[in-house]
Amino acid sequence: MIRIHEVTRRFGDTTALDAVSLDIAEGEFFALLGPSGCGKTTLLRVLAGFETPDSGTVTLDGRDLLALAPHRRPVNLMFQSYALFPHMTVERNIAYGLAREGLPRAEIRERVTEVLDTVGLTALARRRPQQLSGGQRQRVALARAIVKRPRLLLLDEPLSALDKQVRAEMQLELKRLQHEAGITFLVVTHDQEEAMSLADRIAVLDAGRVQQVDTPVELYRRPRGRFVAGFVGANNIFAGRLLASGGLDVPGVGVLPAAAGDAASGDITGLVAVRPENIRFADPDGDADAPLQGTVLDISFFGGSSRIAVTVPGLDRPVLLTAPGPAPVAPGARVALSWHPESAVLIEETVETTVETTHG
Ligand SMILES: Nc1ncnc2c1ncn2[C@@H]1O[C@H](COP(=O)(O)OP(=O)(O)OP(=O)(O)O)[C@@H](O)[C@H]1O
Repeated sequence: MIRIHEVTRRFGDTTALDAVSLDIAEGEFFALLGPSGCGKTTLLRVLAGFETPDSGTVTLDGRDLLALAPHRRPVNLMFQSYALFPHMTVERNIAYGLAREGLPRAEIRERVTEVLDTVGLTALARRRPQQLSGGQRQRVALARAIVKRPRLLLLDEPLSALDKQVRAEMQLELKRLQHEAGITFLVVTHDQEEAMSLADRIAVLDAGRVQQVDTPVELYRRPRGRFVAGFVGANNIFAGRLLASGGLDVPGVGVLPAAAGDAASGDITGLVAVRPENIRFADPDGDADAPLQGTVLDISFFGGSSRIAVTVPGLDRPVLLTAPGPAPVAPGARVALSWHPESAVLIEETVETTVETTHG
């Protein structure tokens, strides 16, 4: 439905968007995920019409979207701050955009009533924004955006103003609303858990470039490149040589478990990632066979699970692993670690530079 092709936007020396291309399908819940300053808001502003790209095209159903004035685009942007009118009731806040379009009063009333019901605000229709909780204000902002029936709804960090519990509720709510309203949603967030829980597909952005576009599960299972592997969930990244016979040879550490995979036809130099939940403690009596041995540095207890950081000689970062429930070890303990070879995922191949020494 929406096709973004090679969109570039520069501000002085900063390239906010660097040849960004994305296709978003009708009815999709799509997330743009990336750290602060990666260009997410700039892309939303381009789609809404508040920003003009230096180059590139955007089409909606094959028609040039960039040629349309902002108010003529079938696109609505819901701001981070919600931007509600403080002196108007909930009802009038929602009706405002429709009244401006000059719709007949009876139709406005009907659509507002319907949308109040959808977002569960019927009982609060006569209140003003300051008489509402953060979550309720968020619903008003959503109602106001949905009531105009845009083809595409852009949401900029929609849940960032809410506390953790309300956020979890609103995530469910957003998914339900998107489904019911049948509108394509494009949500911007820097929170990878939020993107994973909401979206059908996620585009990961870094420094104005699209790093990967995938479903949440694929993004987690098969991240491409160091950035995505480290940004989407925690990961342990090892640099070494993936051997054709299986195993990852890490200089100064030894050979770690890894399946030969693509390396079967010859060694590959690159980066390999292992998720913390896939690492286990090896049998302490069989220590000699465990590929990694180290000392427990720190333990964080989250209730359902614990994260354990282990210092390993030869690695510049501690290895992270998660264990269900409280950690079975204490800081300072000597431990041995292992994992199934299939848990080691090649995320990046690096071109080898061989230094030749001549003996003369
Ligand atoms: N009007 C502007 N003038 C100059 N630089 C800008 C302007 N708008 C954005 N930038 C720069 O472009 C880059 C991308 O900004 P953008 O707001 O799109 O990032 P973001 O991913 O939305 O970040 P955040 O999550 O912090 O909102 C940043 O380096 C920002 O400083």
